[in-house]
Order: sequence, then C-alpha cells, then structure tokens
Amino acid sequence: MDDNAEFYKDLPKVELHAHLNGSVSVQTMEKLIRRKPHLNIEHSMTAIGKGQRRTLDECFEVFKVIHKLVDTEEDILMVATDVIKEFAADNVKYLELRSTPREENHTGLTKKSYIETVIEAIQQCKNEGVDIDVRFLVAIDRRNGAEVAMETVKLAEEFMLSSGGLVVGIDLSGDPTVGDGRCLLPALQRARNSGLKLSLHMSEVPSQLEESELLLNLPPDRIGHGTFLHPEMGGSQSLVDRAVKGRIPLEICLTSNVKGQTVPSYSQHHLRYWYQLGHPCVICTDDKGVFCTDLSQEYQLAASTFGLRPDAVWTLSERAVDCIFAGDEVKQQLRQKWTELKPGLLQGAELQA
Ligand SMILES: CNc1ncnc2c1ncn2[C@@H]1O[C@H](COP(=O)(O)O)[C@@H](O)[C@H]1O
Ligand SMILES: [Zn+2]
Repeated sequence: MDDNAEFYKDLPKVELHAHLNGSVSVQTMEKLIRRKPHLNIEHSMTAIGKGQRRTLDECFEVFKVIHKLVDTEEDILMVATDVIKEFAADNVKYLELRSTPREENHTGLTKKSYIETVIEAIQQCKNEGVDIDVRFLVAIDRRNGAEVAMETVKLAEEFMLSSGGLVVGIDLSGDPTVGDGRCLLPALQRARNSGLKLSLHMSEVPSQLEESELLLNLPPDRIGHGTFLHPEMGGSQSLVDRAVKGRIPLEICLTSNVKGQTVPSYSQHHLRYWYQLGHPCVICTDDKGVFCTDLSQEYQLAASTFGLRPDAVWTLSERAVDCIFAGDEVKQQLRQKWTELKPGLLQGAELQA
C-alpha cells in the first residue's frame, strides 16, 4: 500500500500550515532566479533536497535568500498564484496560506500592498476557476517584537473586514530561538478579541515551557508543531492537559521537523504521541518548497511511518475539515465534497492494501 502514491494524490486534502515563501516550487524559483540574475542565487541555496538535513538556523538562512528573490508586488503575485495552483494540482481542496507582510524600500513594497497582492492572487485563482478554497493568515515574525506585532494585527483587522472573508487569522512564526513570546501577548490578545483566529508556532524547540504556557492561556485556535509540549520531550503534563481539554488541533509537519532536525527521525515524531491520544492532528507541509515535499507525500509518510490503513488516512484528511478557520458554511461544503469522493477512492485503495 505504501507504494500506492496515487491514493494519496487523489485523496482530497486540507492544508492549514503553509508559509508562502517557504512553499515556492523549483519551477517558480527558476523564474525568480531568471528575473534577478545579479543576485547570483542558485537552487541549492533555496531548498533542502532528499536525504539532506539542516539545522533550524540554516533553514532560516534559506528564507533570507528567498526573501531577496521575492521583493516586488509582481514577484508576490506570481509566487502566490503558482503556490495556490500547485496545491490545487495536489488535490488540496481548502488551503490556508500564511505570510509575513514585508516592506522593501527599494521596490516600493509596503506591508499593505503585500497583503493586497496575496489577496489579488487568491481572487485571480478563484476567477480562473481553480478548484480550491484559499484563505489567508497574516503572519507575525516573533523576531520583530511587540510593536510590529501590534501593527500587523491592526492591518489584519482591516483586511478581515475588507477582504470578503479571505483574511481569517493570525500566525505567529519566525525563528523560535529568537525573541520572547511574552511581549507579543497583548497583540495576540487583541487579535483574538477582534475575531481573528490564532495559529501559533509553539514549542518547536526545547525550553519554551513558560512561553508555551502563556500562549496556551490565550488560548490559540491551533498549535503549529508543538514538538516539545509533551513530557517525554521535556514538556509537561499540564501543557498536554490544556491542549487536550481545549481540543486545540496540532498542525503536524513531518518532513519539516526531520529535515530541520528538531525531531531525530520519522518514527520518533510526536505525531505518534498525539495520535494515540485521539487528539486532533492535521497533516501539513510547512514549507513545501524549502523541504521539497507536497501534502500527498506528507500523508503517505504518516501512513508508512505509523502503519495507517487507507480508512485511517481518509479519516485524518476528513477530520482536518473540522479544524479550518473559515465558517460553518465552508465546512459543510467541504464535508459534502469528501462524502461524494469517499466511495470511489476508498474502495480502490482497500483493494490494493
Ligand atoms: C521550519 N519551521 C519554521 N518555524 C518558524 N517559522 C517558520 C518556519 N518555516 C517558515 N517560517 C516563517 O515563514 C517565513 C517564510 O514565509 P513568509 O515570508 O512569511 O511567506 C520565515 O521567514 C519564518 O518567519
Ligand atoms: Zn511553520
């Protein structure tokens, strides 16, 4: 069954943890490099290939290189439309993209026009009839501190009201070894009060117990990674209890965690712990471009690592619908889609299993 790549590809999927600039494919990267030959950037600097590992620090160096290549509205429009179409081609039916608005003085890019451009890309894909529902989370880079975080939340609030439901929440991300989550609490609290949903990277590295506790108090609507939350990883039972009690879904990014070396191997991934608890876990890519993966491969990896049969894989993708930030109407539409597709897909897969 593990060789049955087609099943994973055909499986309708929900992607909830995808950083825009980490999701840029080789094909799009080629176009960007051609646009900016003077930067002397090579492919090996923008992606981590099969079997390769990097430290998390090195991963963040990769993002800096990509940011040099993506610094105009034109670049963002191309990157966002390409990324959306690639997810759609992988049978992702609902996608929440996240990205950190940047300003670039030399190109005239502003944080506002950055968000506008991503929204334009989403709308263009919709108008072209691309079969995917896309929403946007405005990202806070923890490295930039409290003031920028607050400014980002205010921008997100504006766009939540003006984007016709496309901007649905806030992401907290960035190098987990830099900055203090504590000072970001007022901004995150404000976002929550104004109706923005919160997806927060938490305990991606060890020794963030105190910060994780404070963030869990908000509480977030979803947790990114949560690698070191549970006691076997140096976390604590009270953190686990809190996540379990609130049924706060975990966004699980297998390849990202192993290639970034926060998890030593797939079989030791914390998905095992949380899945066994029956806790909501959503399989995601994180940075499909940087880590050279796609969502189908991530599902296949989860299945082969943890011995999941096709019906269990189906249930994983179906339950992901419960965790989206868009409203009940969208959830109903997606559930309908899953119900229609189920018989054809599962019968074939069970026969091959
Ligand atoms: C590998 N694990 C990770 N942990 C934390 N933050 C990450 C991340 N992967 C990506 N990002 C965040 O996403 C940005 C790139 O996309 P955007 O420019 O926002 O579209 C990175 O600069 C970082 O802030
Ligand atoms: Zn992430």
